[in-house]
Amino acid sequence: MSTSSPARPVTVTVTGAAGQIGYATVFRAAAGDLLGPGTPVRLHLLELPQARRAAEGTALELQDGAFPLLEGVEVFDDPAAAFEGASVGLLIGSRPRGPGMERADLLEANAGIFSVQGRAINAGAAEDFRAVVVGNPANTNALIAASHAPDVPRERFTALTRLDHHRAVAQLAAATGARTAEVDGVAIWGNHSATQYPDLTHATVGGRPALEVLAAAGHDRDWVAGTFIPRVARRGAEIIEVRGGSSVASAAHATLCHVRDWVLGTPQGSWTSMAVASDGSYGVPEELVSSFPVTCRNGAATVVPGLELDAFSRERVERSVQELAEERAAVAALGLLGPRG
Ligand SMILES: NC(=O)c1ccc[n+]([C@@H]2O[C@H](COP(=O)([O-])OP(=O)(O)OC[C@H]3O[C@@H](n4cnc5c(N)ncnc54)[C@H](O)[C@@H]3O)[C@@H](O)[C@H]2O)c1
Ligand SMILES: O=C(O)C[C@H](O)C(=O)O
Repeated sequence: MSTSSPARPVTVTVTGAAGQIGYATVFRAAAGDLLGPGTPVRLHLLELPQARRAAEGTALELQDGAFPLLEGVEVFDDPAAAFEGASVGLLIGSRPRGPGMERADLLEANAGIFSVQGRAINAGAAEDFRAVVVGNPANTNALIAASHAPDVPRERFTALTRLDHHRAVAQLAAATGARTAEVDGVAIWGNHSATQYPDLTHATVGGRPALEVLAAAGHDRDWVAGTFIPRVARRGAEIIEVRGGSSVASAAHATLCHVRDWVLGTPQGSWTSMAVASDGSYGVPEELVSSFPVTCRNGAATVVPGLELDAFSRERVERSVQELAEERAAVAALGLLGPRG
């Protein structure tokens, strides 16, 4: 019998817990896919009052999973109570876009949610609180939440571009006939939107430069610009069109990977993509939450320094960052930015 004391449970608040991504996330979080097999979790499920009953049903099912790592589940419709004592926030709850909608259409509809939650986090979350925003437009929603939580370091509010990263890895593997495990060094820059820049210029396939491997497979730089980049950047819309609804299980998987790597670290010698509060690297203004290649150590994400960006890459990054600046200006004009601005 082990004599070591059990690890302290971590409180994880999941917003939109009765929604599709929430439902696909919480069972895996309870099974250890979020914080690893050594960390017990206590789940706080936050929903709108009208969906509270459905979240209570999810809580019943979580109980029925008899997960050894699950220390408890509570259901809330009050953000202040739901974030009390939370160390991790999975900010999923918001309206998804439907066929024909662009993410910008969601800006006003969803922005209000994140100001309220930012204030609740500021008031009651644990000192080590960190959040990933999944609800779209994710980067700007993270910015809004951070602006309303001036006592929480801004780098603790991130947004999900790990799904885009996975999409880029998978498309590169498919185009070169490689396994996804052979792909490394892909990066997503900018906004989680159609302007994002999935960058292959530092990527490798089986240890060889990806652009060389692609060229050998008959795919030149025009293919990258004209086929690969739009395929990845518009994959969300493709899923909506083909499935009849936005991505769910792949988004849940990416959310779990994002937090797990952030907390437990990225593999040695490798990076991932996360939307983080800019530190000014690569000319991205500090007041924006933008996707970058990052490494994670000791619970902190650091933008990979010193990557060479060619003229094409610079133009693509700037275009997406410009969109982020426009989104920020739009929410500022709506009065949705908090005291941190
Ligand atoms: N960043 C990404 O890669 C990515 C990928 C896929 C989907 N998304 C986004 O994730 C979000 C959720 O998608 P979904 O498919 O789960 O949607 P869904 O409609 O199935 O679920 C959303 C849930 O959020 C709840 N909700 C709404 N406002 C809330 C609030 N203020 N507090 C708590 N809960 C609230 C709703 O009641 C609903 O149950 C959407 O905005 C979607 O666009 C992002
Ligand atoms: O594109 C969407 O609206 C859903 C999601 O952000 C996605 O990328 O699948």
